[in-house]
Amino acid sequence: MINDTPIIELADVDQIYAGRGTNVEALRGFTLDLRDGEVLTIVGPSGCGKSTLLNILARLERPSRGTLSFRGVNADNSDVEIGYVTQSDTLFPWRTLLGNVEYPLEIRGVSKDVRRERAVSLLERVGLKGFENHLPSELSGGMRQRGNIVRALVYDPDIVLMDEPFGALDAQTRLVLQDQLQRLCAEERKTVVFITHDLQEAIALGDRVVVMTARPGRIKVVRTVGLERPRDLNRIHEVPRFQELLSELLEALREEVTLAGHGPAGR
Ligand SMILES: Nc1ncnc2c1ncn2[C@@H]1O[C@H](COP(=O)(O)OP(=O)(O)OP(=O)(O)O)[C@@H](O)[C@H]1O
Repeated sequence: MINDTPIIELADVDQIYAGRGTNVEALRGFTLDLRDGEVLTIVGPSGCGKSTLLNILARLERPSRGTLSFRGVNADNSDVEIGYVTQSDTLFPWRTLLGNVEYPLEIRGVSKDVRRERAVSLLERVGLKGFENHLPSELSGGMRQRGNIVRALVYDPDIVLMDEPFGALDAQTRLVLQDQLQRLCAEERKTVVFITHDLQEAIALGDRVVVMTARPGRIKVVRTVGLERPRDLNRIHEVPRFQELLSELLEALREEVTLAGHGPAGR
């Protein structure tokens, strides 16, 4: 029997932060379902509540109102495992790359042989074979970010949250990592929520793309990309569906960026 229960269900979520004198309304009435294995990408103006949304999904914050469920179970009682990758470098500087990637398995009590095999295999799949014993300081930014990604996948989480993971990388490195990520997530059938400032990246990687409004963040537009994954990221810009979505969503994003008072979106 096919299980139709969404893996993630956000229903009418508000997030309000109490400030000095005034409250900050970060999210308003945010409702969203994700299916198992789906890659959802999210773009929106700066400060519209994207990281807030991920923090709620990661259960680092509780929403002020509304509910979050995983596979039909309230998030408070759910045992889903969640991996979280941020833009900043979070590898432990005193551990080797392999030691970093093994760490989540180590704290879960996985035996040394099993964790080593899994970590080595993942590192190899993102082109880091031969760098296992390097310290983070001996690796490039792109290598470190690959390390962060495989560390988030090593314990086989049900859901992977990514907050602008490639934001700090140069265009060429970014393309390589986007490709490795899409292959890895397809092979491991991961459900992914991926935040980016780059609309082209959002369309290239997502099954669905959400454009958020200026704060308080709501869903302005959600579109199904409708292209098979994994995709040829070198050529996706030539695909008519990509171009069509890009022009529609760019317009939607520009409106919100202008409302947020940050000038027109560049791309
Ligand atoms: N812990 C907090 N306490 C008070 N205000 C907060 C807190 N976290 C976020 N905010 C505010 O909520 C709003 C949304 O912030 P958030 O970081 O989620 O936006 P964002 O879309 O991720 O921004 P960016 O794209 O610039 O990273 C902002 O106005 C921010 O100042």
